[in-house]
Amino acid sequence: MVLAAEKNAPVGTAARNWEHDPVLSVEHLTMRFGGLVAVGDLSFDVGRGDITALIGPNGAGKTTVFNCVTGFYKPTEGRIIMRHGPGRQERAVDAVTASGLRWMKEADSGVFLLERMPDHEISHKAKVARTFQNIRLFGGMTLLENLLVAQHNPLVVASGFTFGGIFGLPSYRRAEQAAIDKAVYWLERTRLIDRADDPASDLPYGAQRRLEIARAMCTGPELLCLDEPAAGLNPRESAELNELLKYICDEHKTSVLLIEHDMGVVMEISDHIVVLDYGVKISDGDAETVRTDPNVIAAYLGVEEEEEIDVPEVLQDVAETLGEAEKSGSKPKAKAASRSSAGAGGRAKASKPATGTKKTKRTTRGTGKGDKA
Ligand SMILES: Nc1ncnc2c1ncn2[C@@H]1O[C@H](COP(=O)(O)OP(=O)(O)OP(=O)(O)O)[C@@H](O)[C@H]1O
Repeated sequence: MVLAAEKNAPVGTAARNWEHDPVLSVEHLTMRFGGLVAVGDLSFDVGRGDITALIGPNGAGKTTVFNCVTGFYKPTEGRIIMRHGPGRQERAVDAVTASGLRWMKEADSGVFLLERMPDHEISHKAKVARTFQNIRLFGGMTLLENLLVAQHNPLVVASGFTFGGIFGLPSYRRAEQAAIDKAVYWLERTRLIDRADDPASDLPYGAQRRLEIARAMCTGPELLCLDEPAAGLNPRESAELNELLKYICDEHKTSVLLIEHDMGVVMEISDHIVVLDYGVKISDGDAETVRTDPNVIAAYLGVEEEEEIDVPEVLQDVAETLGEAEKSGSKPKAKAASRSSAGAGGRAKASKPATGTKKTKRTTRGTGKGDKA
């Protein structure tokens, strides 16, 4: 097996695809929701053929970045460049930027400015596919139908936008068979072929996650964005997911950008990790660089922030709350509990070790989150 760090490495150097061959570049991205800066002046690259992980504590801005990349949000500021074909293609990028166009395509290459494009063009033209933190399948449709719906665009074109399909023209029948073949291929790859005719909602959770990935792959993406693909999976399912993602990268040359809290998954499969905290990049590099970065450790443990609370103060709050509750004969309310859970971060899944530190961080982020994609 090819080690992640060796993949595509020029002889004698470590592989850093994101530096010399980025499929995606996020440049000075800012996303504001009213007064809240969810992402502030963020820049990073995603290497072609790499698995890149976007990590950070809860509320760090990861999903907001995904929503900007996939067109669910229009960024307040910044440029998001998607590239087909090798290299940075700087002249093409400058030309599209200056022209006011959304994209420019040549034979095997293309440059797409995603912040200018509506979401359907981002998936169809720029070939960026995504899955969601909350699974979004068509529950009443079979697995096969879910994968055919994902191939709606080529089928509509092949049908001549209606009549070819109605009259069953040979070109449409060929396109339809190709769509079925592709769906069957991905059902096999995701080990779901035996359930092809079952409704998607009948699948167990882990299988639904695989079906989402299969559906995204049916669109033939250059970049696959996965929002917490390992959430809710057991260790065996997580290991299978790792294999599937490596397969997608190695065999299909699809680049993967994933948000993930499961550090086992992230550290094992990622070529490149970008760490956010409070919408700002705090670390960027390979797994070893990030794992040992003091900024990352501090962010995950919730220390060294501008606003801190003393543990004795929290304990006093607890004592007061319990005292009040005893007097009134009621159950203690969550006043102190909520404070202390905020202090524990309320943020990352990475467990906070029981340290003897005197201070603990208070999470002060806005909570006015709207519907989360
Ligand atoms: N549509 C929205 N309207 C207002 N605020 C929002 C919106 N979407 C996100 N936010 C805020 O932006 C910040 C970043 O949220 P985001 O969901 O991007 O973080 P995250 O890193 O993905 O968190 P998690 O790991 O919990 O999914 C949070 O403070 C959140 O409340």
